[in-house]
Amino acid sequence: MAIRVAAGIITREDQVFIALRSDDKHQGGCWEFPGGKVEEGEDPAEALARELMEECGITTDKSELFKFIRHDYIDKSVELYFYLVSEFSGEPHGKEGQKVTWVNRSDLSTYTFPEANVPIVEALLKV
Ligand SMILES: Nc1nc2c([nH]c(=O)n2[C@@H]2O[C@H](COP(=O)(O)OP(=O)(O)OP(=O)(O)O)[C@@H](O)[C@H]2O)c(=O)[nH]1
Ligand SMILES: [Mg+2]
Repeated sequence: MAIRVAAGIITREDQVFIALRSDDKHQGGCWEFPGGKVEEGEDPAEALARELMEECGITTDKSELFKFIRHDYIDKSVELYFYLVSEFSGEPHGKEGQKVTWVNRSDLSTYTFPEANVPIVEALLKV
């Protein structure tokens, strides 16, 4: 069974906010768009808002679904709902101690993301 995940592409002007997955996590050492598993009784947009508050300390004010991607890793299958987050309150930070950074869209390809994110990064380079 695939796990459902909501992730936020937090944008401000030409920059995107990304976080480093710690080594002990699935796809550890890769950069990610902050987010996490959709819990029972939640829809992906609710999960997104909850996760962005938990992991980055922001309130999501405006988000729209950007892409849905299903990906089979060797060890698990994921269904990822990637949202563009264009308006938010608060200053995103690594609330759980994770390393974070703002990166220019055009520099996204220099960061290593999980395999499932490849089409997302490609699409963001074109926007
Ligand atoms: N958050 C996030 N997860 C991603 C991305 N790309 C991707 O393949 N994933 C995968 O989706 C799953 C998301 O899980 P997560 O570890 O963020 O979930 P979570 O925040 O609920 O964490 P927890 O299990 O530590 O409570 C992981 O298997 C992760 O490897 C991404 O861009 N962002
Ligand atoms: Mg997470």
